[in-house]
Amino acid sequence: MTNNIPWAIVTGASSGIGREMAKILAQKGMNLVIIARTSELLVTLKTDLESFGVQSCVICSDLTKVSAINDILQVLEEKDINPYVLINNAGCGLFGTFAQQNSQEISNMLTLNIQALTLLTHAIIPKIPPGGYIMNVSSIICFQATPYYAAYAASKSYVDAFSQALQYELSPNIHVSTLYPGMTDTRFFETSHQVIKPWLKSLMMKSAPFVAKKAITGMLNNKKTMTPGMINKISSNLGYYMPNWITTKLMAFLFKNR
Ligand SMILES: NC(=O)c1ccc[n+]([C@@H]2O[C@H](COP(=O)([O-])OP(=O)(O)OC[C@H]3O[C@@H](n4cnc5c(N)ncnc54)[C@H](OP(=O)(O)O)[C@@H]3O)[C@@H](O)[C@H]2O)c1
Ligand SMILES: C[C@H](O)[C@H](N)C(=O)O
Repeated sequence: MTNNIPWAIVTGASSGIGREMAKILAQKGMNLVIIARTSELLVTLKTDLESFGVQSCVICSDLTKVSAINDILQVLEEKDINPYVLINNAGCGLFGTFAQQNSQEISNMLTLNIQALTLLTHAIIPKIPPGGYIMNVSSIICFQATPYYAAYAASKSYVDAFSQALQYELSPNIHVSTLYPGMTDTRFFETSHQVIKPWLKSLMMKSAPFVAKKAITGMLNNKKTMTPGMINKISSNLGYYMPNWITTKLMAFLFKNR
């Protein structure tokens, strides 16, 4: 840690929830390693972060590329950064009927949401000191089969299971938290090509700053799970109240574009 100020790594920091989480961590006095593909957005974020008096390190990296993890490790080595926090936030969705989706887009999504998160975590764990934190970003739709987000929701089910197991293995040295956002007002929907039903948006949509604040507060309070928003807490437990065939039909109703 440079002059004893802890460093936090946030992937997917160029926009949305990750950008807001990075800003909150900077306000709390942490240095930031911010990772994404869009350099212009990372550079403006760097300026914002450093206005809080902390250092920041921009790593422009496409996490779906094989070399990404080693490239990140090389930068950390060069700058002598041993992160105290790792937030695996980078992720994307793919909306639509699975059989009609583009196989390369499916592959990229699964590589980002599953492989990159897993391998980056594996590479960074040895660098996190006792008392450090890992947060993995899943989703409230990880808890049940979700037609029209079939592969995406399943990738978030992986994150849920992986993160919960890691929480057990790394406790009490490293605190592992899992974030389950519900619908959040970010670029996610532009990227996933989902058109949201207006009534669903007004009922469910939360802001990225709201989700980020709940996420960071929960993580630093050693919470194992964070599900921002009461409606999301209720809906993420649907599986306890109803059989799978009902929850799957319900999710299809919520997501199918009429
Ligand atoms: N928004 C929601 O409703 C919602 C709900 C539940 C869970 N989530 C999860 O929340 C996380 C953050 O998403 P968001 O809602 O904040 O959406 P977002 O605004 O689209 O942010 C996604 C971030 O990931 C980065 N990213 C995408 N592909 C990448 C790649 N190949 N390599 C490196 N970085 C990449 C993006 O930056 P670049 O494009 O610059 O690379 C961006 O910074 C995701 O894991 C998402 O699945 C979102
Ligand atoms: C798909 C759902 O609306 C939410 N954006 C999610 O990522 O889980």
